[in-house]
Amino acid sequence: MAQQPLLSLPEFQNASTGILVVKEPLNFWGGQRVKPKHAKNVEPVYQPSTGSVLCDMIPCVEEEVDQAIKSANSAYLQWRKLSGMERSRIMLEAARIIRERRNEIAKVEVINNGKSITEAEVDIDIAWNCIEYYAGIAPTLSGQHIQLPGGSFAYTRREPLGVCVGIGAWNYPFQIAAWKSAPALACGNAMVFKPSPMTPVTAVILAEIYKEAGVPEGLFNVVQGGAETGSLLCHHPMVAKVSFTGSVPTGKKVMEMAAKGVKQVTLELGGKSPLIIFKDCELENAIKGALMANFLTQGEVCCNGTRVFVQREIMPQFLEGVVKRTKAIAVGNPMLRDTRMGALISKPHMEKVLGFINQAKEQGAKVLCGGERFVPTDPKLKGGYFVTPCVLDNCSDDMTCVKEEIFGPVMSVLPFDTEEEVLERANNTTFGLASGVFTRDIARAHRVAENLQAGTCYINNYNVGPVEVPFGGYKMSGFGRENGLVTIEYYSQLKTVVVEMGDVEEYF
Ligand SMILES: NC(=O)c1ccc[n+]([C@@H]2O[C@H](COP(=O)([O-])OP(=O)(O)OC[C@H]3O[C@@H](n4cnc5c(N)ncnc54)[C@H](O)[C@@H]3O)[C@@H](O)[C@H]2O)c1
Ligand SMILES: C[N+](C)(C)CCCC=O
Repeated sequence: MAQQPLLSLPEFQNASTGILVVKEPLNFWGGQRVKPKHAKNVEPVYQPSTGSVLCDMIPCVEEEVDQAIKSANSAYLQWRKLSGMERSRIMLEAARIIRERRNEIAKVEVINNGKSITEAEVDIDIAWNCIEYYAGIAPTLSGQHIQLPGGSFAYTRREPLGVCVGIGAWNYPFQIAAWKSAPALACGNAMVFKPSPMTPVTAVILAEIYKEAGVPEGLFNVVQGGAETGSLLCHHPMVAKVSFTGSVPTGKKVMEMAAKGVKQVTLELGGKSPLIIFKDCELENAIKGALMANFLTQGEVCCNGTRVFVQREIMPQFLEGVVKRTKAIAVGNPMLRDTRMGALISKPHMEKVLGFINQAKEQGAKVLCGGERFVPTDPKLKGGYFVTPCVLDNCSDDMTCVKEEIFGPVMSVLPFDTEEEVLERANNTTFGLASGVFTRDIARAHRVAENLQAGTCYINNYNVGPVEVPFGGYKMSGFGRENGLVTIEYYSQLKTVVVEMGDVEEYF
């Protein structure tokens, strides 16, 4: 019997109330949802805003990973033969379906991740934009013709890599799946995607949508699991590439595993990015920018500008404005349109974030606002993992809160005096994902952008993410890029064909 799409099932119709229990299988290969073979190492998946159980995460074992990869490989053999125009049409249809179902998918994302509905809707918009963008590029992929002596010539073919693996983090579950699959599919590859074990639900919706749009069965597959399933994927001999989003320690392991099979790797890792605010900035914009740099998705954003360097002369006005706006952030039920900050991903993560704040206090930082567990009055949300957004003053570069990625709603503010000094301090980190500068001095803005060691520098804004623009890290924040034209390089390879038009020269 044909399966109903996940979103049309009765339990999903309750999603708008924030109450959902998912019982359907969350694996997907061979063009359908697949029931787990074993029920070993089952982990509960929580709804961050209520603390209740959303579903079970049942990790795929070796045999299942193998089935998913073989399914991907057979789809790849068909998909790679299609013209760019044919691939593009199917991808455009997938983007259209996502756009049509945007509100429902966003609700499920809210329930599984805890972020506010307004943000989740933007995430889904970015996802379909990304698929649309790479659908537009698919027909343009081409090689080069190179004239050689005597009428001979060579040409290059831009070919796919084969079966690519995507491994995702929990902060942007649907968007990460789209950022990885869209360029992969545009180039003619197939993908096996493993979402984070904490956010297993929406990737399978993407798989259903690709199928509905007309991709060959097996082209985009989902396997559930954690480290063990992830390492089975990285070691599998039929896998050509691994694109990983997650922490630095896991990224290193992924790189090591991929190295054994000489597989290509993209690593999108963590950060501790600097945001530099000069005294000549437009202050209200800088304050709004600092909030954008710290409090989207409860601060669980890899590229957040969590080290906010403020030129000493404007520190009092900056702090006054930033605290006023931070205190006004509506924390609570993420399903409500007015909410601007939802719940952190899990209880242990919430405790870790609160631990960082306590440690900051012990090390001499001053909490200007927030930094506490928040319990909403709605009884349904009493078990949720809410933390009020926190601004830390009196920080210094050697404090843990300034050096380590907290991945929560915690902004550390640091004074500086000169451009030279702040650049040296801003770059004094092993990370290099993003950075930002607020100034009205155009020459200074570009000079600072040139000298910051980071994959992105925002001038007079922060955390905007158009899909046309490459995104990725310097230093230990990773390598390779997502989004933008350049990502085609990371999902394709060049074949050179050399054509002799005359006779083979006699040499032996
Ligand atoms: N640069 C980016 O684009 C970006 C985006 C989002 C998140 N992040 C980073 O991700 C981190 C938070 O995400 P997280 O807690 O899910 O990270 P994580 O490293 O714990 O897990 C990421 C993924 O790797 C999988 N995994 C864990 N061990 C593995 C192993 N041995 N082999 C293969 N896969 C394995 C996990 O199951 C998960 O799917 C933060 O550091 C954040 O900065 C980076
Ligand atoms: C906020 N952006 C710019 C969309 C980036 C999200 C990806 C990182 O966690």
